[in-house]
Amino acid sequence: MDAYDIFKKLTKGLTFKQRVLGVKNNESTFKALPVKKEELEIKEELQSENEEENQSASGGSDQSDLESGDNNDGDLQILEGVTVGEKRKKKKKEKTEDSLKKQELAEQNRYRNEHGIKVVGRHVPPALQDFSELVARYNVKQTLVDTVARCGYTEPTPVQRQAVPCMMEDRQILACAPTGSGKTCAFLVPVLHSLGAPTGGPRALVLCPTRELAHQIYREALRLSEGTELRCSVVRNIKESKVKEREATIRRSDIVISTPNRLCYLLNRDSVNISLNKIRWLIIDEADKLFEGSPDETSAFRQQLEQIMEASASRARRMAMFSATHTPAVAKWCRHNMRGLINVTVGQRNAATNLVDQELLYCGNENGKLVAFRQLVQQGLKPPVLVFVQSKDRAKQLFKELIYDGINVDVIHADRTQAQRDNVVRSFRVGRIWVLICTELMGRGMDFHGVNLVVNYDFPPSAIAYIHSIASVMKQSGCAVPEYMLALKQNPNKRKKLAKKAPRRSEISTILGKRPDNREQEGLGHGAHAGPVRIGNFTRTIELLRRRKLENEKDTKEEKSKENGVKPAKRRKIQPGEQVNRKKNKNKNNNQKKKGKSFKKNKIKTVVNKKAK
Ligand SMILES: Nc1ncnc2c1ncn2[C@@H]1O[C@H](COP(=O)(O)OP(=O)(O)OP(=O)(O)O)[C@@H](O)[C@H]1O
Repeated sequence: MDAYDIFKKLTKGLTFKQRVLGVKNNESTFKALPVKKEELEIKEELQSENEEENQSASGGSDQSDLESGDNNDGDLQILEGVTVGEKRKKKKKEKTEDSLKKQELAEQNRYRNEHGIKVVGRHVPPALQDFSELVARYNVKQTLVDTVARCGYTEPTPVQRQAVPCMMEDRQILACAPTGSGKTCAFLVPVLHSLGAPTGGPRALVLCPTRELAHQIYREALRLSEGTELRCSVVRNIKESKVKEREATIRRSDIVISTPNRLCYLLNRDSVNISLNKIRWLIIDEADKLFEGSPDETSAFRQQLEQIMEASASRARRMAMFSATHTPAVAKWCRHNMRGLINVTVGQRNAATNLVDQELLYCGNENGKLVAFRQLVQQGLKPPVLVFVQSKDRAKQLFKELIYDGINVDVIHADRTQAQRDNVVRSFRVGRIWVLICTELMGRGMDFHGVNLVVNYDFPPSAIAYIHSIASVMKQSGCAVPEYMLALKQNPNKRKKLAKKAPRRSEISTILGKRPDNREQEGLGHGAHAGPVRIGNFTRTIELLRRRKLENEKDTKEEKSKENGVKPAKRRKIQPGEQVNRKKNKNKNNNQKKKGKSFKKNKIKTVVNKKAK
């Protein structure tokens, strides 16, 4: 094939205005019409296709002739400065790179699917296959990788596989992964790597909703930072006398873990001087919990976060949010405040884990729940058992009910002191307490090993927790859910209301007078009977236990008095006809007077009593 043939092939489809010159030095010279860029691209595409056909037909010899184009004489000039040969080579190279990229991407997606990872964002780094890969890929120190292995983490969990490389590449992320999926290590490893050696002053800040969780993260940070010089600290209680001590601790730490409340309390003190302007990583753990509540700017956490962000504002600062559920409020905040965001989701969004057997128990109403729980106890509970309730008041009520059931039960809620809470958590961990009642907030993110049963006594007040979605979510995770539960319909307005605010529930009590009313049905709606329930044996058992307890207390009092040689005070018998002048009666009479009831009526009652005696 000579140059003219090649020229003919390459210019196939081109329109030439005129033949400018006839023959010059035995060569035809043509001037092509100005070609639009798009047309040129289409033509080049066609040309390269032709070339490929040619190559396969001729074994590639012609192609190689053309491509060995160091010699510019062989290249055909169509537009000024652009030669077909060069352009084609570039295009071919790009094409090969593109197809390689596509292949890599497909491979990555397959790998992510295998691990239940979904990503949304631009230029998402490939997922991690192994912790040891970090050394070659990100220059992570071998000591850090060894420490991770010493913690028993032989291979990364799905959230670690994707969140770690993202953070290693300084990308801001919102990672949603089921509870217990190793999110703490997912952010601590990149943070420890990026901080390197201590430079003085905090450079990473971890915010979480509860003190207990802060301590748990702190313990994990201590474990993973072993072998590094980095100092981690948790902001402990901030009594007036401790403020200066806390300030000093923060100032000499590299990684600070705190609840937003405590940190803002310190930041707002005039006497305290804490600088956050060196912060490289601001991590928010259990973000869904922290953002819960009012979606406007007035929510306490949003204001605190704003203050912390202002105090730590710098070009180098990156943020990472970790959460067990995906909530629109968090997603929206991240979209608006985190540039180049990557969303990492592990498993089905807001799905129940399929590693745990789950059961939905229809209890009818509030008292039915207590009955059902006691039935569970009677059948034999295998401790440790965690029970979640909606509020601290309900936690106290349930505790009061269960304490007489002869099981080792305790409770943690915000009204208990830190020492009490720590003590209870410790006792639960070592098995001294079998059943631990806690509010959803208190139990958030707490990592208790070997918990045998988790009872969601009250559904949490979020939309995701609404009965119908719970049923569907559980079904998705492979649990048996009765069809009638899936078929339950709900008024959309009621559903919206429930999503915003927790339902009002009746008191947890076996006292028969305290019965639930219609309003307090928990969205179970149709068919849930609102009337009184038969508590029967349980009430009697509890009453007996109560009486027995009182009698025991009385006996011990008497025994103690005997031991001390003090006679127990005897109640004086009221003589028939004697005027009873108890303060209680006086108040009662006054109340009755106020209510317009006659005093006489009460007198008659006394007479009746006298007669009876
Ligand atoms: N790669 C790993 N291999 C084995 N165990 C791991 C790994 N990463 C973390 N763990 C362990 O898994 C447990 C749960 O981890 P972690 O508390 O970080 O989960 P989480 O996702 O933060 O849970 P939550 O949402 O409840 O806070 C911990 O005991 C931790 O030591």
